[in-house]
Amino acid sequence: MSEQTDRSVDTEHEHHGGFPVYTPVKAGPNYGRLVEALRRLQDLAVSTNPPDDVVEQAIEQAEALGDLLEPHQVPEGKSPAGFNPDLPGRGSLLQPPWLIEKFDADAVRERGMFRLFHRGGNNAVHGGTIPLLFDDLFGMIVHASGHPIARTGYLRINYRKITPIGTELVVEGRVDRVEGRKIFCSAELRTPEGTLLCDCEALMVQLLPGQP
Ligand SMILES: CCCCC/C=C\C/C=C\C/C=C\C/C=C\CCCC(=O)SCCNC(=O)CCNC(=O)[C@H](O)C(C)(C)COP(=O)(O)OP(=O)(O)OC[C@H]1O[C@@H](n2cnc3c(N)ncnc32)[C@H](O)[C@@H]1OP(=O)(O)O
Repeated sequence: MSEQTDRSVDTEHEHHGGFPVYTPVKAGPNYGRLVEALRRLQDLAVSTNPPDDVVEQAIEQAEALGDLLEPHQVPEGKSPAGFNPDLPGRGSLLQPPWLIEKFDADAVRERGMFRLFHRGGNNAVHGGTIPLLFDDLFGMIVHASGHPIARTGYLRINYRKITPIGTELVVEGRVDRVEGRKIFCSAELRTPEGTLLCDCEALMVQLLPGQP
C-alpha cells in the first residue's frame, strides 16, 4: 500500500469518509499542451462535418492515439488530470479549462472561458455544463475553507442571463454557514465587468467514516 492510500499515516483521515488521501499530481512540461490539443479535438468534433475519407483518416489517427496512451493508464489520483491545480481545469478534460485565481478560506475564484464543446443551443453554454462548473468549485471551496471532503446534497441554480461561449468569465463562491455536517455554500458566475449570469446555492454534506 502506498503512503498516499495508507490511512494509518493520517489519523484525521477518517473525517474524509471513504475517500483516499488526495494530493496534487505534478505534470510534465508538455502535459498541459496534450490536454489543450485534446480540447481542440473536442471543439472540432462538435463543429465539423468532414467527408468520409477524412473521417476514416481521423478514426485511424484517433485509434493510434488511444493505443499510444492506453498502456499509461493509472488509478484515480495518480494522473495530473483533475489533480493539477496549476493547469486549466486542473488538467481535466471533463472540467471547463478555467484557472484558479483565488483559493483561500474566504473564497475560491476561477477565471476562464467555456469552449465550443460546451455549446448548448444558439451559441449559448449548455445548461448542464454550468452545474459542473459550480459543483467542482464547491468541492474546492470545502477544501480551501479547511473542511473535510463533503459531497453535494443539492445545487440550486438560477440562470439569469445567457452564458456565452468563447468569452472570459469569472466564478466565485464561499461557505455561507455550517450546521453540523452541513456546509451551505453559494457562488456566482459573472462577466469580468460584473454582470451576473448565474448564481447557485449548494448544500455540501461532510461524509461519515467509510462513506463513498
Ligand atoms: C481534486 C484534488 C486535487 C488535488 C488537491 C488539490 C486541491 C483540492 C481540490 C478539491 C477538493 C478535493 C476533492 C473534492 C472531492 C469531492 C467533491 C465531490 C462533490 C461532488 O460532486 S459529489 C457528487 C454528487 N453528490 C452525490 O453523489 C451525493 C450522493 N448522496 C449522498 O452520498 C448522501 O445523500 C449524502 C452523503 C450527501 C448525505 O447522506 P447521509 O446518509 O450521510 O446523511 P443524511 O441523508 O442524514 O443527510 C445529512 C443532513 O443533510 C441533509 N440533506 C442531505 N441531502 C439533502 C438535500 N438534498 N436537501 C436538503 N437537505 C439534505 C439531511 O436532511 C440531514 O440534515 P439533518 O441532519 O439536519 O437532518
